[in-house]
Amino acid sequence: MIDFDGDDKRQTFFVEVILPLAIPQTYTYRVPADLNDGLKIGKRAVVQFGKSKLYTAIIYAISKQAPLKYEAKYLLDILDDEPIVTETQLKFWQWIADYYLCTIGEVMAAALPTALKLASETRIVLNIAYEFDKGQLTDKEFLILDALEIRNELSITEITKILNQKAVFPILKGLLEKKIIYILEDIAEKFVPKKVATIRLNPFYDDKENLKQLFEVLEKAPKQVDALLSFLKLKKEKGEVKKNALIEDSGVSAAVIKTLVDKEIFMQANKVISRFSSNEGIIASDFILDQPQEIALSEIRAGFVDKPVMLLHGVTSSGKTQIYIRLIEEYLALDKQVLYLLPEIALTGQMIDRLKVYFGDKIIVYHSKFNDNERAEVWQKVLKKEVNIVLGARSAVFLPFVDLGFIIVDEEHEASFKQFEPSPRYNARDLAIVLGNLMQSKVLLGSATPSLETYFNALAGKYGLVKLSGRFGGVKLPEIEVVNITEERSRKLIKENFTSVLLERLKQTLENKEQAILFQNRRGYVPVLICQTCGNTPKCINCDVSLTYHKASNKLHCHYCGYKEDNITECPACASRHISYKGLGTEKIEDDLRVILPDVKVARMDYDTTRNKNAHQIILNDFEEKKIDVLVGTQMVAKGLDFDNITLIGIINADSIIQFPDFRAYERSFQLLSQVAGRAGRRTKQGKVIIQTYDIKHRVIQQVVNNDYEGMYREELIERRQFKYPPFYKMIQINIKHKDLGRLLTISDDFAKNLKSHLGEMVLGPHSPLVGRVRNYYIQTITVKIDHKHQSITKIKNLLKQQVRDFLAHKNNKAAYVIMDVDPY
Ligand SMILES: Nc1ncnc2c1ncn2[C@@H]1O[C@H](COP(=O)(O)OP(=O)(O)OP(=O)(O)O)[C@@H](O)[C@H]1O
Ligand SMILES: [Zn+2]
Repeated sequence: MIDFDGDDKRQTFFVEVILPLAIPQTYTYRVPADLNDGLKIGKRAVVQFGKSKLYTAIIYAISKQAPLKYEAKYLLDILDDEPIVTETQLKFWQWIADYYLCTIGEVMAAALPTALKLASETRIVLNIAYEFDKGQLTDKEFLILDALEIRNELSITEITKILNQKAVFPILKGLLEKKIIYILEDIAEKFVPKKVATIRLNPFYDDKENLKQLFEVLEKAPKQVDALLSFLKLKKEKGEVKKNALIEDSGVSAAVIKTLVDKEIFMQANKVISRFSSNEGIIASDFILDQPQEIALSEIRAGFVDKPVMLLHGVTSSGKTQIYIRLIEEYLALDKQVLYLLPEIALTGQMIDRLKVYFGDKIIVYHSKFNDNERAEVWQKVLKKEVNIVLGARSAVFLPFVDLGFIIVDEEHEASFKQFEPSPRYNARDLAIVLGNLMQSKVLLGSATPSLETYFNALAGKYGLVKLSGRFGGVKLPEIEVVNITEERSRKLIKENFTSVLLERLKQTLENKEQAILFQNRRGYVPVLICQTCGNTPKCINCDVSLTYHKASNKLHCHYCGYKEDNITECPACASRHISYKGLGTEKIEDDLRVILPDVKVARMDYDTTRNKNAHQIILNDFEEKKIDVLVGTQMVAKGLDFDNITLIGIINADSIIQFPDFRAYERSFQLLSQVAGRAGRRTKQGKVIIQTYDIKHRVIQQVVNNDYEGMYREELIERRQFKYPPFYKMIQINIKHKDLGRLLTISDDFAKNLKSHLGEMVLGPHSPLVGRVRNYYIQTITVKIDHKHQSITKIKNLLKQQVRDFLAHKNNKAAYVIMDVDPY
């Protein structure tokens, strides 16, 4: 902090600021004397950068020293009364930039909600839902709103022109805070709470006489009478009547109900409900941990005395969540903040309902699909400590906690904690540990199938380790049966892709009125079309991948860039009409099942069926309400689902997961198969899992069957050491992209040669990745493997940064892109 005593007020100050851009360094601006008083690290300053663009930047440092190499411009304004970023966060950002080889500006861009980092290009819209008194607005605010009413949306540059002044940010900040305007985002999918239709009787008929007359009037419409009788019955039994329940109980159609609504006899309302409104599946707040949970809890507590990070390795459905709840309560009692990270946005919806029962308004959700004003609001609440618990997906690690006591990383092994695009390419689990370290908070990693790295660290004593080896309530882990596809095929027992074993079991499950999940890790109908005459396969025009046939659209889709074209009946290369299909997607399984078991209610959950708002929730809801018997899906069905009526899991083809060409394939397959299997038989009955495969003896399959995590861990570790992979070696991947393949090959070769001259054998490549061209850019990958016990990572990273900078500065490489990915996974 600066000492403003004496003459300081008239002194000249300079601030070093972070701009939300991928520029390599911070910039220094000169502070107009009248803003000296407001200077503080972590506040936003409005600055001009480049020719005419305005940005909000974060003040990173304050000094009396003018920059040496350039003349500092004046900063234009300071936006905040109090810092919106803490000094600990700034340290955290710097750490991320150094570790992940990106700029601190990129970290800022990822961390701050858009509403807090206004820039010239930011687009503003009017909040139509907001009613305000125009008389209360200033002239300038009025001008902006007037223009917005005509134009719908405006960029900040346009607003600058309308007001004919540069200083518009403070005005916009005020309007944003008053929720009169919004930031326009391109995220189409917003978080919307789940609603359910309820029916009430027009209060007019509360009067007995009126009701009696109503029945007389309706005499000629027996269905309407049925609906009315049913309504009265349900009302008496349940208090509140849901439209669905009414339709089911009365046996009338939705049209009949609509008629009654139109006649103003019934009144329909859409009520916002939580997913578990029935309280089914939620245990009361005074729940008691069973003995194994109790022991695990005290081991975690004891572990935290001298270990900041603990791993809770508990089998699926062992009751890890209830242990988290107990621990959260303890940190709340100490008035600390808690961060609860989940790997997927879709899971936050389910978990929040579960946690609200215990924590009510003390808990809040945060993730990137929230609208931006809401995110900015959560930011402020966390900063002011108005909220104690945040449940969020990976971006929640960036929130400005002030007094963080405890972090939970649930399903810590999940690959979705890693951000791939854009930079910073961070892993939120790893960042949680760094943040915990900076804030002196305890970190609990939880998983039924920990990542190899985490388990390695736990066994090495770096993290504490606590185990829960049985399911809650003594329910047995599901029984896993492996079925040999080859054998069933030779005995002609297979129908489409269902072995007789799976079909038999499926029928039995349905007879028992229980539910099943069928898992296949590819979407679409069939992934590959091959011409039997010439061997040609339709490929994407932008990417080096074959197109997947989707029956619903009758088109061929690219899963990398979204390109679509009409399905073919003859080969575009040789005009042959003999096209054969290879591979198998979720869409086909759903289709086949409908043919084989026509009465069964099937639904599908994959990327294609969950693109719309709330689609994910709606499917899960229907499944929970037993409107669906069988759910077919990709990995989306593997995660976190906790339903009591699922007794059968079918894995259609395990080989397609195991054969994936990646050093993590076995680890990932073990995790995925165990997690999918873990959805079965969670509450009372033991579940059954059927794995179909060509390779019944495969070691991963055997390890899954025997629930042998340790075995998988030991064998994998041997290979990782031998072939120089994590956790023994650190990996940094350098992807070079160019539209011209010839150029790319030359320049990436040169780049690698240069690197090798410094780092020798550590450098591998260049080579083409699995998909060598995406969206018209060819890609070459160079991998650096670092023996971090014996080599300085910092030195190597600095060298890489320098090499990339030199490379990009070269005139021949102007059209190339270089992406560095640390811990690429
Ligand atoms: N102490 C308890 N009292 C009552 N019910 C409990 C208790 N602990 C767990 N359960 C119930 O057991 C089931 C499994 O618990 P939970 O979902 O916490 O398991 P988990 O270990 O997180 O599983 P997964 O790793 O598969 O997500 C849940 O339905 C939960 O409500
Ligand atoms: Zn494509």
